[in-house]
Amino acid sequence: MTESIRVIVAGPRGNMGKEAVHMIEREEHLELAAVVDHKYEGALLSDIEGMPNLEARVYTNVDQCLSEIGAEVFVDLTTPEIGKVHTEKALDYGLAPVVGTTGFSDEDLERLRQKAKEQQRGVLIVPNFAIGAVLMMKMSQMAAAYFPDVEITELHHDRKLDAPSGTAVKTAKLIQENRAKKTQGHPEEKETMPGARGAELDGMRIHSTRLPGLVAHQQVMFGGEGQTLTIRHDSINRASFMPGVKFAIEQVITMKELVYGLENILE
Ligand SMILES: NC(=O)C1=CN([C@@H]2O[C@H](COP(=O)(O)OP(=O)(O)OC[C@H]3O[C@@H](n4cnc5c(N)ncnc54)[C@H](OP(=O)(O)O)[C@@H]3O)[C@@H](O)[C@H]2O)C=CC1
Ligand SMILES: O=C(O)C1=N[C@H](C(=O)O)C[C@H](O)C1
Repeated sequence: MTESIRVIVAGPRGNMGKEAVHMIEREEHLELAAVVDHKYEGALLSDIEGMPNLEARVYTNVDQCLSEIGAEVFVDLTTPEIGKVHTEKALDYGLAPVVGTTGFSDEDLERLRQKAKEQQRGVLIVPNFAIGAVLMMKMSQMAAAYFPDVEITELHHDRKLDAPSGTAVKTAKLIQENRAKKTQGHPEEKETMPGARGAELDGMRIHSTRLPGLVAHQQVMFGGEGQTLTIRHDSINRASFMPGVKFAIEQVITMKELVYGLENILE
């Protein structure tokens, strides 16, 4: 019998964290070793309402958790500021991080890439765990070779901290690899209200919508002579992300470097 993979989850009471600890509970080859939260110090996960009946201890001090608990993988589902600190610390203690938290800068990614390289340790930074979203990004990248005019619109629930979303940033970067550089719209266009044309990367535009009732959605719209092409993905619940979280946990322990985006490890 193969040994189970021991996992620490940071942010277990959040929308994603809750879904992740339930997924780990269901999977026989995964074991929840502990959780990191900023509340409920010393409690067991099972003591907290809505959490699975698991005896994983809650730590509010990440260093204490990482030094006391033997685990292979650290899954971060918190906030951009906290997620960065957790990921570096997880690497310092020899764990392989799976980072679902979005809002990391290019500098953050580069610093983590360097650290992973030095330690020959796997790190998976995954802006979107949903397979449909990964395909939407790859298809958009493919279309960009033929349609340099593109506008990305991401739509999320109004509790989201970062804008644009990690998925939109990743999509723009993938498109950038295939798209001829071009400033879109009328060369003399003027915003009569600041921000009307959205964020800008290499002349393409990214728009962020925040509304209660939404979960996670993105539309990539291309325009050409006499035609448009729209590629859209909708996550209607957080269960959509869980096969990707499970896959990432299984894969990261076999890796020796930082990988940004699930598309790089899908067969
Ligand atoms: N990669 C992907 O596919 C996806 C990524 N995300 C990303 O994952 C992250 C979490 O999203 P979501 O679950 O919706 O957000 P939530 O706000 O629901 O969850 C975040 C959790 O982190 C907790 N938290 C805050 N500070 C700390 C800390 N210091 N230590 C431990 N836990 C802490 C919060 O607690 P409290 O509420 O008490 O402050 C909360 O329970 C976001 O960055 C989001 O963009 C989301 C969906 C999919
Ligand atoms: O905050 C969210 O909810 C989501 N965040 C990720 C992102 O920023 O792209 C992934 C998904 O869109 C849900």
